[in-house]
Amino acid sequence: MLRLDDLTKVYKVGAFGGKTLTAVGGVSFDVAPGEVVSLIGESGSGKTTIGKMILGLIPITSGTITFDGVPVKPGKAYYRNVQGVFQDPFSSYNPVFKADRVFRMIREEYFPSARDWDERIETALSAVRLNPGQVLNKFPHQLSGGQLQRLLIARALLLDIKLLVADEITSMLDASTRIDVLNLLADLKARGLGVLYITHDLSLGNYLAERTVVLRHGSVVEMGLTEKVFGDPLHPYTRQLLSAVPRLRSSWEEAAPVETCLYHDSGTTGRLLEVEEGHQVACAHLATCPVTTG
Ligand SMILES: Nc1ncnc2c1ncn2[C@@H]1O[C@H](COP(=O)(O)OP(=O)(O)OP(=O)(O)O)[C@@H](O)[C@H]1O
Repeated sequence: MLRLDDLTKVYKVGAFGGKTLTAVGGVSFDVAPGEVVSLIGESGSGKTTIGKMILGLIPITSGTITFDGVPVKPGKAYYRNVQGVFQDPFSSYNPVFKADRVFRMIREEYFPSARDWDERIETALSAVRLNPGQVLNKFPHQLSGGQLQRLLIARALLLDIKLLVADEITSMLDASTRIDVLNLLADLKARGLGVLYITHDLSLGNYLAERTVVLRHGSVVEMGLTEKVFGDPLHPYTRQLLSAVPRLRSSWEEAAPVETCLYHDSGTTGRLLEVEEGHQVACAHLATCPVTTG
């Protein structure tokens, strides 16, 4: 369904844009229908930049994104299939207007003459387990973060989308609402929705995703079936991420120092090495690796 090939994003930075920063470098992975792929990595690793490129919110520097085999062209037809929901539900609403105004744009753009509009809204709201009486005709401040986030997912569902880019959508929610939204995503996945679940929280990625992509400094360091990446992490960075989770008191470096890379001297060519079926790992020393820098 969605495929990223050698996707790269270079930002212009510095006072006059004279310097460059490679936020995403040569990233390739795919998301199939009904599959949740989690994209994990620490802050600044390039996760949101990838989400924005998929959603056509920023231009790609190089590489390609295809949807159902066709290069992505942001526009009405694409957004009918692919939508995004972001971290802060409050910022997606204008506090002056009622929250259900977010549905109006979808109606004007895609269903101007729909006679069954109210029914469609009810179906979308019930899919996200919202009671119309509790959320329609309310201002954003009268709704909880979880309700606002669900409204945004319902808005995406009105289009009967195939792929949802969910960027840190639970990070501003309390623990019980977070589980509710995760279970909702699991339901939607069971109905065939593909989800790119962007998070820096490993436990959430583990909970939901069939496959996991670990990003570091804009490059994929490990990816594969979630049970393999979490159960048998091979890249030192993945191990560092995983071992840091339960040890809140230890510093990041203490958690698990980056060690010698098993693949550094392997002599195998290619950026990611397939170590077993569905499990790929990069060299730990990407910048200097004779394998990955050719
Ligand atoms: N518009 C921009 N111009 C210049 N640099 C940017 C821009 N947007 C992001 N960056 C930089 O690109 C890198 C990746 O940022 P990005 O927001 O994609 O990371 P992230 O993994 O999503 O982080 P977080 O988890 O904190 O949201 C960072 O170094 C960031 O400072």
